[in-house]
Amino acid sequence: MDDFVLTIEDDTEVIIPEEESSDVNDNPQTSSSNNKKLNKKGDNKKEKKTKKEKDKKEINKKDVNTENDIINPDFTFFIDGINNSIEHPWDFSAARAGLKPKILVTSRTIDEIIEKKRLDTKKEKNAKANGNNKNGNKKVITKSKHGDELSMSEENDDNLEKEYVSSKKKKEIVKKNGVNKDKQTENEDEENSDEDDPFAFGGGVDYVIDDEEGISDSEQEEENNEHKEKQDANSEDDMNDEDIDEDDDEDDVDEDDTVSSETDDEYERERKKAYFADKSEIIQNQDLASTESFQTMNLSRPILKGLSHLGFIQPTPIQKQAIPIALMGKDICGGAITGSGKTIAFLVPIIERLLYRPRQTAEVRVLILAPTRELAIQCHSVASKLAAFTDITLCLCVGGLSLKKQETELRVRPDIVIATPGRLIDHVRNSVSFSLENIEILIIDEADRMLEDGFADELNEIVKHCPKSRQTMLFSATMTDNIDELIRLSLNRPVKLMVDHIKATNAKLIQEFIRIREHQEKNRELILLILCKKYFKHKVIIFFRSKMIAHEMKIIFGLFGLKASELHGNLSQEQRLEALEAFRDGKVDYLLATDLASRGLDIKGIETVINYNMPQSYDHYIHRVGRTARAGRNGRSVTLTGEEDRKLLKMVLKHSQKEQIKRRNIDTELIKEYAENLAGIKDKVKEVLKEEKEEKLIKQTEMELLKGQNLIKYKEEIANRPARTWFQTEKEKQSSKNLSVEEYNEKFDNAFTVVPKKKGVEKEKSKVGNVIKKKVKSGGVVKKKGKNIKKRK
Ligand SMILES: Nc1ncnc2c1ncn2[C@@H]1O[C@H](COP(=O)(O)OP(=O)(O)OP(=O)(O)O)[C@@H](O)[C@H]1O
Repeated sequence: MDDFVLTIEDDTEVIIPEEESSDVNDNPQTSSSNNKKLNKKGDNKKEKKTKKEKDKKEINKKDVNTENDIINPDFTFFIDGINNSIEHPWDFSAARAGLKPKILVTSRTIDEIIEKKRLDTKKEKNAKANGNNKNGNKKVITKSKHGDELSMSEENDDNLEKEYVSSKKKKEIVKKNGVNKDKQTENEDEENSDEDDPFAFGGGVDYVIDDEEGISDSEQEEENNEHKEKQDANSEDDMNDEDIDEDDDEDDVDEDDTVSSETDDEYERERKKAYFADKSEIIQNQDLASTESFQTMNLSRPILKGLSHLGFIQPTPIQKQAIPIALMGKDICGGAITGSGKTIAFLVPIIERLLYRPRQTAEVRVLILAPTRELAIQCHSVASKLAAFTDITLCLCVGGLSLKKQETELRVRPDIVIATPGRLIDHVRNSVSFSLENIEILIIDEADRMLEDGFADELNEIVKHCPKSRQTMLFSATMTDNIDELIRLSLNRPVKLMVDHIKATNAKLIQEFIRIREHQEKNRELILLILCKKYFKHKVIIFFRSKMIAHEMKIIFGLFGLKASELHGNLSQEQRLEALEAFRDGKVDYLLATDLASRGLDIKGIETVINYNMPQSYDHYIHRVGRTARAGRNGRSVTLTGEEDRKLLKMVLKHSQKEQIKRRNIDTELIKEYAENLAGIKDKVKEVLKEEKEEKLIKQTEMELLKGQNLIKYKEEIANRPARTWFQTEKEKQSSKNLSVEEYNEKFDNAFTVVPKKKGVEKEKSKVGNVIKKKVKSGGVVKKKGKNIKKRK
C-alpha cells in the first residue's frame, strides 16, 4: 500500500487493508466475476461499477480518519501527470535472463582495440611533438579556449602503458563483479577527458579544453551576442525558403507519401466511412466513465496500483481515448505522436480484461507483436511492471534469446505473449502444445511497419493462426488508415483514433537542419564530430543509414575520446542489450544506431537526436526524431541535409510549426581545423578494422572448434532432436529476403528523385506477400511506390 493513494472518490477501497481487499474485491482469482469468459463486450464493467457504487455508499459511513493510517507521507502529486522520479519505466532483466549461455571464447573487444590504439597513438604523438627528453617525459599544457594556461603536468610513456593496463583491468573487474556505477563513470571520464587526448582538436603540445556546454537557447543567445562576427559562420536561425530552393516547383511533395486521409478523394472517403466505426456513436451509446484520471476510469485496483508504481496518475490523450473503447472489445487503429504513451494505452485494457478471464484452464489469450527485439523486450518489461499486482503471466518470445527457455515458459501457457514475428512463428510450428487458437486480443505495435512487405508473409501466417473472433488493436505514431493495407488483418469495424495531427512531430521538439552542399559532402564526418565535441555532449542518439558507417564512426569517436556504443543488426543480442544499457545508464554519451533503434525505444533523458543522413522517408524521420521530446519533455534534433533531401525537408516543414525549425551553420574555420585531425587518424581507423577482423577470425575458429567438440559429445542427443520446420522453404525465405533488400536499395535511390506530378493511380496485386501496392503513372513513366518496400531489420 506504500505508494498507492486514492482520491476521495475512491475512498471505498481506501479503508480496506491491502491483503483483505485484494482477496475480497480485487484479486481476480476470487472476485465475483471469477470464471467468466474474458469479457469481450464489457458486460462485467457494469456489474463492477454497481458494486463499486454500493461499496462507496457503505464507506461514507465509516470513519474517515482511517485514511491517515494508509496515506504515504512521502507521496507527491505530479501535476502534469508525469512522475520524473521514476528512473526507468522498463529494464532488461527478463531479456538478460533469457540470454543463451555464453560460450567462453577469449578475444579482445572492439573497445579494447580502440582504446589500445588511442593510447598507442597518444604515445607516438607525444614522442614526435614534444621531442622526448631522456626519460621520455613530456610537458602537457592545458589551455582554455582563449589561450589561458590552465594546468601543467608531466607524463611519460610508462604512464601511458600503465593507463592502458589499468583501464583494461578496471573493465575486467567491472565485468566480473559489477562496480559502483558513479565511481566507474567518474574514472572513465578521467580516462577519456580531452586534456591529454592527442586527438582533441587543436592537438599537439597545447591541448585545448573545450569549455562550451551543450547548446541551450539562452546559452546560444548569449554566445551570439558575444561573438556577433562568428554568428553568421556558426549559428542557428530560422529556416527560410532559400533553404528549400526556388527551382523546386516541380518537386512538389508526392501526395502518396503524405497522410492518405488528407489526400483522399470522395470515393476513398466513402470507403473509409463504411470501413471504420463511427467513434462519436460509440462514445454516445456507452456510459463512459470520466477519463480525467486513471482513478475515475473504473479500472481494477491491481492495475491502479501498477500505474501508481510506474508513476502515472493522469492518462495521456491517447490513453483517455483508447482505454475505454478497448475495454468495450472494439478493434482499434490508434495513432498518436511519438512518446505519447501508446504502450500503456493498449496494456491497461488488456490487463483489465484479463483479470476477468476464466481460470480453469490456462490459455495464451493475448498476443503482442513488435517489429524489433528491443521493442518487444521494452514492452514486456513495462507490461510486467504494470501487471505486478495481478496473477497475470507473461512470456517474452524474441529472436536472439534462448529458444529452450521460451519453450519451457510457453508450455504452461502464459496469459500474454510478447513477440517478434519470426520467433513466434518458429514456436507456433515447433513448440509442442503452443498454439494461437485461443488468442482473444491481438495487438500490433508499430503496425504500419508490420504491414510493410518485409513482414508481410510472417504477419499473414500469424493472423491465419489467430481466431477471427479476436479483438485486434493497431498502434503507431505513423498509423495508416489505408484500407488496402489494413484489409488483410480482417478487422471488425475498427475505431479510428488519430489523436494528434496525423504524422506531426512533438511541439516541444526543436528541429535543426544543417545544409550540406554537394561539394561539402566529404565534410559530413567532420560536422558530426564538431557537433558532438562542441555542442551535444550527453545522451545523444545518432542515426546512420548503414551498419558499416555506424561502426566506422564508433571507431572514430573512440579515437577522439568520445564515449559511444553502437546498435545495429550486426551485433549479438547480448551486445545489443549492453549497448542500450550503457547508453541508458550514462556510461556512454552517444548511441550510434541504424533504423533498428528508430521506432518505439523509450530511453529517458535523450536530449538530442542527430541524423547523419536524412532518413529514407518522412515516417522514418518522425520515428527517429521521436526518440527525444517524449512524455512532455523538450528535445532537439539535428539533421544533416544533403541537396537530394530537399523533398523530404519540405515535407518536414509542411508538418511542423515555424518556431520548431532552425538552421544551424558550422564555422568553416572550425571544419578546416577538425579536418587536419581527422585526416591524421584515418589510417588508425583502418588498423583498428584490420585488428578487429583478425580477432573475429580467431574467435570464429575457436567457436568452430568448440562446436565440433560439442557435436561429437552430444551426437546422440542432437540426432534425436526433431528437425525444426519453417513455413517457407529455404529458397522462398532467401528470395523474399533478397527482394526486400533490392527494393529497399531501390527505394533509397528513388527516394529523392524528382517525379512529375502523378497523372493517375492504378492498383495491382503484388506477388510479395499478396500486398496490394500502388503504381503511379507519371507522364508515361511508371514509378513503383516505395511505401511498402523495406528490408526486414
Ligand atoms: N499516463 C502517463 N503519465 C506519465 N507518463 C507516461 C504516461 N504514459 C506513458 N508515460 C511515459 O511516456 C513515455 C512514452 O511512452 P511510450 O513509450 O508508450 O510512447 P509511445 O507513444 O509508444 O512512443 P513511440 O511512438 O515512440 O513508440 C514512457 O517513458 C512512459 O513511461
